[in-house]
Amino acid sequence: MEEREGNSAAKQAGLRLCCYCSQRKPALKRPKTREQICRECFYDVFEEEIHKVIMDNHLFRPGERIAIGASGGKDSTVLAYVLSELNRRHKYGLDLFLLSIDEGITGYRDDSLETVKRNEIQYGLPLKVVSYKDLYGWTMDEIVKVIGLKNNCTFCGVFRRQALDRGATLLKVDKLATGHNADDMAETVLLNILRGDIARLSRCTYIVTGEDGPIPRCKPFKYTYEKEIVIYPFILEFYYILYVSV
Ligand SMILES: Nc1ncnc2c1ncn2[C@@H]1O[C@H](COP(=O)(O)OP(=O)(O)OP(=O)(O)O)[C@@H](O)[C@H]1O
Repeated sequence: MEEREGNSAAKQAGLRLCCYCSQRKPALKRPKTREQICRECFYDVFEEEIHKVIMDNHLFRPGERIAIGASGGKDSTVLAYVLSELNRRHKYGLDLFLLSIDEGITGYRDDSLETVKRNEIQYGLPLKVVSYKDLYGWTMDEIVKVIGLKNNCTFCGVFRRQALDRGATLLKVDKLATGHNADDMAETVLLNILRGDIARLSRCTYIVTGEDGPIPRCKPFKYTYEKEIVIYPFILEFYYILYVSV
């Protein structure tokens, strides 16, 4: 009762309150819903929405071994943290692993691999690094020297896809989870429209793909906005724990 009076007093005084808890001051406007929300509620809502996506889509089964494609970028770094938290909190019963592909791009992947190595220790998740050099005998730097800068993204993309499958097979996992988010989904849809690729357009937004291939892949962040993935570590005030060495 006192609390409600406090809330209406706050409203009368023109102070906005978080639209989830109606108690605390909002810390941000949620990019996904434009709602005013406090830190604590953002943290809860962000994680529980991902939990709901996992449950509604039956992404994992108890006892499964799951590799998280860990590039050291923001999406997969946050994914590794959130999945390990949800696995513990909701007792999914998963064995989680970090799987990184080292394309051999000096000044780029070598830096982000350092982030993944830190995550291995911080989250206590075993890490497997698979390199293009070991798999194909070439680093991306060496490939670029031969083919030039044009079209090298196509090579890299095809090699990475296969390298992720090979790494996942080595880890004997049941599924690979990647950090693809809602913005990536939108980009892929637009790209396939522009290319007129109707076949891909119909399947590019599936949350689970490759069920007929060696390792199925899933996207727990399919409905998560990129902006919220960027905000999340700041709101938790663990940005430095996630990305910066101590
Ligand atoms: N080198 C890699 N090793 C392992 N997984 C990778 C690698 N590159 C990409 N992935 C996986 O594919 C997802 C999408 O990759 P993309 O290259 O589109 O990067 P992104 O959208 O910037 O994601 P991130 O912020 O995680 O790097 C990543 O979130 C990650 O799960």
